[in-house]
Amino acid sequence: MMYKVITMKEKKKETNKALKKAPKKDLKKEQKKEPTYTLKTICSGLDASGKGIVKIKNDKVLIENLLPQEEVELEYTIKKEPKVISAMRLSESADRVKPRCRIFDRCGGCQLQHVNYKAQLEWKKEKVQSLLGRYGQVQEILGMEEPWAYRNKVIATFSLNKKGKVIAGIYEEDSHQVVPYSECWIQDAMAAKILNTLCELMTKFRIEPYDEDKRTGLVRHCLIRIGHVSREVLVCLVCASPIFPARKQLVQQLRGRHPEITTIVMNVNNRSTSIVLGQQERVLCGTGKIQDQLCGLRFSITAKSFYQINTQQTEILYYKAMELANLTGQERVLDAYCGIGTISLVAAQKAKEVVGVEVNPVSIKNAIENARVNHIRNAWFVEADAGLFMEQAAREGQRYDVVLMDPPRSGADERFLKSLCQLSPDRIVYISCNPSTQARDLRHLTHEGYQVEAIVPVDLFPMTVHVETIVLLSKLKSSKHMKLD
Ligand SMILES: C[S@@+](CC[C@H](N)C(=O)[O-])C[C@H]1O[C@@H](n2cnc3c(N)ncnc32)[C@H](O)[C@@H]1O
Repeated sequence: MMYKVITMKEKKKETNKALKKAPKKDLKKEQKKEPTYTLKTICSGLDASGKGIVKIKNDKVLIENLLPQEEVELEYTIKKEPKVISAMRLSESADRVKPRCRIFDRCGGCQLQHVNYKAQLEWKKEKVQSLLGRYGQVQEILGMEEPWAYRNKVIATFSLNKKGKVIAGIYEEDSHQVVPYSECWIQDAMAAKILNTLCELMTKFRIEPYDEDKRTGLVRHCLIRIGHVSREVLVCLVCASPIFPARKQLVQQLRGRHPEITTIVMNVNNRSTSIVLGQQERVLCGTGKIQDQLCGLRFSITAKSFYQINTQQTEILYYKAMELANLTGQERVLDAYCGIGTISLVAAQKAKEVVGVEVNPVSIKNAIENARVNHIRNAWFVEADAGLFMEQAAREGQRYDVVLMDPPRSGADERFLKSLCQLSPDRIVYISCNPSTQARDLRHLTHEGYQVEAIVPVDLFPMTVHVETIVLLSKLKSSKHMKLD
């Protein structure tokens, strides 16, 4: 159960509001139902989602916006388990800062914006230490000097305000209520400017936002990608129908107001789903893709392709991964879950040959083009499920000296891990955005003849609870899995 903490001043305000809203009879009824208790207690830490942990008797209770060492007064009822009615913060942690964002409380995107950045980094390092520490000492986390405005990809949703004007924002947690914003501190500032213009134009041309509950309207989302170095911009309008009245005028005026927009794409998604993009796509202007530079290479990016959202930190992540991979120019390297081939092409400059494997056909197409544009001739890309690919490679007795792997949050599957151990590369560089599934996969690899040599967290997502981790594993010399070649 999760509750929100408030200060004494806020409590008075909220109580007054509640009293105004609820008929007094109901409040009394509610109070009669259950005896309430109060407890002053200290927050012992943050859970994985950034909420403060307190204990009522032996039950763990999560309180939003409460930090470790802060004292809180809880009012609660208890039947089978404690139910907190109110939580009032009595003291303030030295790590607490005033969030820059005005909608921090409602948005939910930046779970740690009320924590100073140094403490955020320490917390993330400890999180990695608690999950992966049994395999070795966790190195210093690589953070950002200026941890703001880093997101190169933005997804907004639309709604109408009381005056009938289109607003852009994000869904409030667990609801279809759009929380509007006109600025976002972690996004590239250009995105909010484009969204503001888009809202104006949608209002002007009477283009209706899609209503998820009523299933009416047209525009569901807008996805914006901005080249961190190139400053090229891709705008993707996700619509519930392919019929888009006033499309031409909208595109023309949006581009007129934002000449930095390189391409505009319309994506059709008429399914009842939380997945943003549908299958069907139509380029309304430009080429449907933008270019950006990463680690000195050029990459083509489309609406659908995977591209790390923090370009600056991705360079730090990739360079660290390369340092750990220790390539000499002689190695045959496999880049599993390669996306648009970013790590593969960086590695190709230091290896004899690189094979990239990826399940998304659009990303594979991008990866092949990226190799061509960068004149890299020792990288090949295969569209396949990484587990199936590995199984076949193991069956055929293929040899890879180094395997780089960067799976989605769910981690690698058993088929992949089993075949990886059969392939028996000298080194594995495992990059992950989810240390929990990484810990699970490391258990498998360390049981099957690998040892962890280094664990390096990288902060790709400042202000949020997320952390990226690189783990280097090497094959144990005495391993029964060692290949005799
Ligand atoms: C975390 S991203 C990493 C991409 C890339 N390494 C990068 O840094 O940009 C994970 C990638 O794995 C791909 N993927 C997911 N499941 C897969 C599977 N079963 N087999 C192959 N690729 C998969 C996704 O499409 C995505 O591009």
